[in-house]
Amino acid sequence: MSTQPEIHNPATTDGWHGVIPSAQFPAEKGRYHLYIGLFCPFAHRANFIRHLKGLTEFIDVSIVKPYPKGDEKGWPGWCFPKSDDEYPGATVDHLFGEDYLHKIYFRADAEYKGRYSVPLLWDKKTGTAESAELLRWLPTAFNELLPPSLAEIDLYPADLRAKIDTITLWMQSDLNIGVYKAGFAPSQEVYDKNVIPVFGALNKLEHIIVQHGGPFILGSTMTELDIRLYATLIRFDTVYVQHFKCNLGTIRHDYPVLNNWLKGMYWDVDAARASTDFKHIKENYTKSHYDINPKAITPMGPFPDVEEGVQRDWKFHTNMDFDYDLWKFKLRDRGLSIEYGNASG
Ligand SMILES: N[C@@H](CCC(=O)N[C@@H](CS)C(=O)NCC(=O)O)C(=O)O
Repeated sequence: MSTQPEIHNPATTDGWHGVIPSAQFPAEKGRYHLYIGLFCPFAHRANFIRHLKGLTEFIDVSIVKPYPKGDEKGWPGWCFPKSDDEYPGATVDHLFGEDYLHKIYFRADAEYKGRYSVPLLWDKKTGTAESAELLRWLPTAFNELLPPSLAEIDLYPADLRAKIDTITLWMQSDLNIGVYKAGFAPSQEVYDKNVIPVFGALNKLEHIIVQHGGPFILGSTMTELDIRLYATLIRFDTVYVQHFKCNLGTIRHDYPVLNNWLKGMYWDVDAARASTDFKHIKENYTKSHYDINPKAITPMGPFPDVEEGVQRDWKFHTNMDFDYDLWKFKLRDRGLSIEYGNASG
């Protein structure tokens, strides 16, 4: 019997659990193809890493259109443009010339029962697809083929792992997914319950960045936390505030530290800017969520998408007498009882 772990259980909703590099999936230039949407924060994580680690030469991409997403029920999901000129930044399916993304899932498993989501990594040699969390292993997957300057970029350094794991737990549930829980809430009660932890998590992060002295969340080293947070916060003022009704505050007006962190990521980290497309982001949410925004009108603002003027002297922030309680009071003034999130850490 094979000792290989199950890659994907056919005819199920199960994703693919392979990891590069491994015996089955070695690191090879040109072997893997990444399907993404520039709008999606989860695909954004993978594309950010692709740029940061110089993997654009190793993994080519096809990029779905931000909208429409299938019919009014979203079926059958994301599609490719007919030509690379149809929607700037979106591409045809470079591998198979398919019209819809779900057809790629069915190429891997004709009985596939799961979601048709981006990101999706395709292995050209085995004809297998991958749709699980890439963030943990993609940053190191091709290290053996990279020059030292890129191989040594370590987003999950041993001395910071405990902190990264603790923060990831509540940040993912309260903020990265939290905005979706608030935005897709089917009732007032569900919305009320879910919007509070979003701001609890922002409050905690505001404090954590000050404690560690910037410019990254845990100090001088960029970690995978910065990539997780970037993919969410670059969409926050632009989309989540109005479209997902996460409007207890904005990053630019209520979170000076997070705003400076965000500006630093956008203007100083090439991979962040190169992987960000505001047109795709804004038009996807506002033109593909038919139930939330039936007229599909995309708001013009905010302007600018991200502010300029990074304060690179972080002493400016760390010397600020940070009033932790201020954040509590601000929200209490609005009749809300909110501490620093509803999770540990
Ligand atoms: N398993 C994926 C899920 C990513 C995901 O939820 N992508 C959304 C776009 S932001 C999607 O493609 N949804 C399509 C669908 O579920 O029909 C991950 O976390 O990497």
